[in-house]
Amino acid sequence: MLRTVTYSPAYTLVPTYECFNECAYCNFRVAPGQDSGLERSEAQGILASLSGWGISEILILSGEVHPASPRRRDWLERIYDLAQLALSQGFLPHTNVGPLRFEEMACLKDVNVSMGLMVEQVSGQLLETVHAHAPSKEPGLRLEQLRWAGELRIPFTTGILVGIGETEADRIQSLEAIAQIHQTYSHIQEAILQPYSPGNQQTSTLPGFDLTQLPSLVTLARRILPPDITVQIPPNLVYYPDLLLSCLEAGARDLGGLGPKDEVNPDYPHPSPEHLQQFLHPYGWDLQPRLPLYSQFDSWLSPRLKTAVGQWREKNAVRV
Ligand SMILES: O=c1nc2n(C[C@H](O)[C@H](O)[C@H](O)CO)c3cc(O)ccc3cc-2c(=O)[nH]1
Ligand SMILES: C[C@H]1O[C@@H](n2cnc3c(N)ncnc32)[C@H](O)[C@@H]1O
Ligand code: MET
Ligand code: SF4
Repeated sequence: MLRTVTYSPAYTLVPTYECFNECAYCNFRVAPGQDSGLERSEAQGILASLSGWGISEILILSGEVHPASPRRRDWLERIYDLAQLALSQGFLPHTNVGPLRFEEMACLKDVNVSMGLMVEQVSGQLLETVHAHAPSKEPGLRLEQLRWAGELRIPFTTGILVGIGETEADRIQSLEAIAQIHQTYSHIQEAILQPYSPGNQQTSTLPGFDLTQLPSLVTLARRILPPDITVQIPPNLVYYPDLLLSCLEAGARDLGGLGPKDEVNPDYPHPSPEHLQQFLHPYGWDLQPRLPLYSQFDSWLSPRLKTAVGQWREKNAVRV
């Protein structure tokens, strides 16, 4: 009997790489003023070229403009526009652009089938190290985002970043915080266990998460998180085949968005779904595409989003 593991056929649009935070582990950001941003026409061209390839998710991932900046409004509008554009071309947007004001989140809900924000770690200690210049990584602020998403009934993706100087106790606390918020709202569809992976740009000299610890972290997460939250691991960052299999054995059931480029970790290309399926199948795993919205949340959507999702569900039903 085959066991199922899922992934989301995805393409990432980046409204801007500029970010007022300076997370020491980041390989994505450029300094404010250094990026003119993705133009609407450019995005339109990209989206047009994607149709027909089975890509369902448009992941909108961005650097951040300070909440008090006069440029914040434009920034949000651009994000909204991109999601709207993706939706109008039949794609399903998932936005993760850092912490938002309640009204900003409510506004983006209209054009996203799900949204996301990593907790990173709840330890305040990291505000003195990797997050010393990253006000958006204040743990209280991020947990509040998870609660707001719940209040707004937004299906949500979160997770923890590991290997950034946190302790085992910090990891447990972070996972417990996610589990606790989910208890109130039941809105978290998946939790990503993201191993910090060094690239060419980060300022941190940390060595990167010791991947041999990942299977036991999956076991820990599986023990702490309620069963309706799927555990996701990124296969491009877990590049040893044995370790990937051990993570699945330990309870990971999703491999996240797979596309031509991992914008966050550009030095670690995503494996192709075909290649992964070829490797996993002999070990009793069946790799299946999924949408950026887990089906138990379909009823939370506005009529417009429900129609967009419905079209994909039908298409997938015909495929199998
Ligand atoms: O390709 C990537 N996709 C990332 N994704 C995309 C994710 O794999 C999928 O978009 C979700 O599983 C929804 O389908 C994130 C989504 C979030 O909500 C929060 C964090 C991430 C982080 C990454 C990432 O580092 N690289
Ligand atoms: C979008 C998410 O990507 C993660 N992130 C940021 N930089 C790195 C890195 N070098 N390695 C792995 N994950 C990273 C953070 O958890 C962020 O919230
Ligand atoms: C490369 S990170 C992208 C999302 C956002 N800036 C965050 O850190 O939460
Ligand atoms: S991880 Fe996100 S918040 Fe931190 S510097 Fe990079 S883009 Fe900005």
